Amino acid sequence: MAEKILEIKHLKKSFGSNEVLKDINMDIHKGEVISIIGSSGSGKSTLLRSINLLEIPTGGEILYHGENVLQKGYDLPKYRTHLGMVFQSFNLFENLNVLENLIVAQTTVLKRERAEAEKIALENLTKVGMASFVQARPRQLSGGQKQRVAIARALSMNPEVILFDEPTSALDPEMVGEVLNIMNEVAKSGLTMVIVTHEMEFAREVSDRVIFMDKGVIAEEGSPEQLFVNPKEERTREFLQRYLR
Ligand SMILES: Nc1ncnc2c1ncn2[C@@H]1O[C@H](COP(=O)(O)OP(=O)(O)OP(=O)(O)O)[C@@H](O)[C@H]1O
Repeated sequence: MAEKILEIKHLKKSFGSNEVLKDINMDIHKGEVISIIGSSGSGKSTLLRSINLLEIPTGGEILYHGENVLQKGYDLPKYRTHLGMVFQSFNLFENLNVLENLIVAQTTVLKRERAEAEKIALENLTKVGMASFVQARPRQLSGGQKQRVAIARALSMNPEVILFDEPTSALDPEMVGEVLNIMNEVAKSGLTMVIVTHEMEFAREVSDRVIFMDKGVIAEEGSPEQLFVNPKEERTREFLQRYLR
């Protein structure tokens, strides 16, 4: 098995008295593509947001290359630069054109020279088929195009892992395919990916491992074949019956 990038141990997250993550244990290995599926409200987004510390966990540990990022004095801004994030709602800067959307964090956070940042931005926009839109503002783009730009932006930071939080849920159905195709390409390039999705077919095709969350715990995990073809437990079967299209 490849080296572990992240080890999540007994992770907990509550919002007031609402315990959303109860005891999450998972490892993320280099090059792995992990899909997280589960019903609405089961805590999938909270798990992703806790992994990159957009939410601060209320308990447990997150080890990044063996070091607990929740310990006092750990360099959190640096840690976050190693984890890319693609959101359901794109989160592009509306007042910047496409090129600038890809450049700003490279020059400010990674301190890259402008020329280098521009070169990397163009390479990644080419990968997602958006190189001819450098001057466009986000509002001029379709949802699928915006999400492709958001993926290119995440790639431009050379993250070790990209976290995708329901990247196709806000898209019109005809645009889902173009985004999933790009994600498939990214997966094939060997990047480590964790994907919260309701796209079962996609999860089955691209994932090395699928995690099924239910009410704040990992109810089942395994290879797509185990989970989708030969579900071991009644609740997995029930879940898939509800969600498989
Ligand atoms: N910032 C927050 N403040 C308070 N409660 C929150 C916050 N974020 C999430 N929650 C609560 O945590 C629970 C799990 O939400 P979460 O978004 O993680 O679920 P999910 O599995 O991703 O659902 P969906 O598939 O609908 O996106 C919900 O009850 C939600 O109301």
